[in-house]
Amino acid sequence: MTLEEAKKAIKEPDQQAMELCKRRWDSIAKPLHSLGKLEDNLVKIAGITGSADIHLEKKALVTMCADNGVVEEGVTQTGQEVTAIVTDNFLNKKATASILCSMAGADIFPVDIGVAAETHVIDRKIAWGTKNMTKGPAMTREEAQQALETGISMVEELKNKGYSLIATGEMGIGNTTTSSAVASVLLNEEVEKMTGRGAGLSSEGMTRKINAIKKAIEINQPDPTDGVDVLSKVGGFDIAGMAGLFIGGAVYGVPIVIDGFISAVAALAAARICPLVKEYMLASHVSKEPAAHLILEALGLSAPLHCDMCLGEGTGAVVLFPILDLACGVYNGMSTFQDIQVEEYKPLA
Ligand SMILES: Cc1cc2ncn([C@H]3O[C@H](COP(=O)(O)O)[C@@H](O)[C@H]3O)c2cc1C
Ligand SMILES: O=C(O)c1cccnc1
Repeated sequence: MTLEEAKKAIKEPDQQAMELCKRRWDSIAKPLHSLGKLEDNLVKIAGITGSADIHLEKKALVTMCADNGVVEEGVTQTGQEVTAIVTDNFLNKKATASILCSMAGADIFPVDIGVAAETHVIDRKIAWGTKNMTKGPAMTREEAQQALETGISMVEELKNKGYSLIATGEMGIGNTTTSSAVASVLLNEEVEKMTGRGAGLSSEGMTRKINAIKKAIEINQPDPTDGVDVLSKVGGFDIAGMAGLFIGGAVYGVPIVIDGFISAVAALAAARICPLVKEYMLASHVSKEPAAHLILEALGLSAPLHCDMCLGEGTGAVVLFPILDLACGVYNGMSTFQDIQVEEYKPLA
C-alpha cells in the first residue's frame, strides 16, 4: 500500500467498541476505574481493533535498524559498526530487547532498513545508511516514502500472521541526533531543549551534537508542516520506518506501542503526516532523554511507566506487554457485580 492510499484508508477508532469495553470494565466487581491506565489502554485497544473482545496472545516487536551519516560529525560515543552487531544480536537473544521479548512471550522482527553493513535480519535495506545531514538531505523524499511504506507493509504482514499488538523499536548509532533534529523542527523548539546524551556522550560530544543538528536544520530548511520532508532531510531510515509502523497500525487496526524518545519522535512524525494516527498508538514509558516527556505531551499521551530507561531497541515498549497481559487477564477472567449478586458499585457524589 502506498503512503497516499494509507492516509486515505485511516478512519476514526470504533466508539461503540470503546463504549462496550468501558461498560465491561464498569461491570467488573471492583471499584470503578481502579485499574486506571490499564483500563484506559484496553478501552483504546477496543477502539483500535473495533472489538471489545480483547486477546493479546500474539505480540511482536519490530526493530527498525539503520545507520546515520551524521555520525561522521562525532555525535556519538561508539562507532557505527555497533549498529550491525546489535542488529544481528536481535536474532540470537544477545540483545536486551530480544531477551525481554522471550520473557514477555513476544516475537522479535529485526528489519534492516538501512544498515551500512551486511546483516542477517529481514532485508528491507533502502540504502547503506543515510547521508551526512549536515551537508545536505539525509535521504531523498522517495527514500523516506519507501521507508514509511516498509513500516506500513510490516504491520500488514504481522496482522496476517495473527499478531494483535506490535511494539516499535530501533537500532542505529547516531539516531538520537536525528531524533532531536526531527523533534526540534516538528515542535519548533530550541535544539538545546530537544537534545540529550543518547547512549552516553561527553560534554564536548554534546556541543558537537547540538552544533551538527543546528547546521543540518540550517542547511536543509525542512518544512515543519510536511512530516515526509522533515524525515527525509534530518531523519533516518529507522525513524521513518517506525513512523510507517504507526501509520500501518491505524490502517490495519493494530495497536502500536511507542518505546522511548526515538520511537516517540517517529510517532510524532507519523501524527504530522496523518493526525488520526495518534488514536492508534499506546505510550509505554517516559524515557530519561530530556525531551521525551515533551514529545509525549505533544502527542497528548500519558505513559504508564516511569523507569528512567533510555536504552531504545523497543525495550520500554516490551516492558508494557506483561502489564497489558495482566489487564487482559482481569478483563476476561474476573467476576462481575452480577456474578457475585451485588448491586452495581455506586461511587459517592
Ligand atoms: C551497545 C549499544 C546497544 C544499543 N542498543 C540500543 N542503543 C541505543 O543507542 C543508540 C542511540 O544513541 P546515540 O544517538 O548516542 O548513538 C541507538 O542505537 C539506540 O537504540 C544502543 C547503543 C549501544 C552503544
Ligand atoms: O529513549 C530512547 O529511545 C533512547 C535514549 C537513548 C539512547 N537510546 C534510546
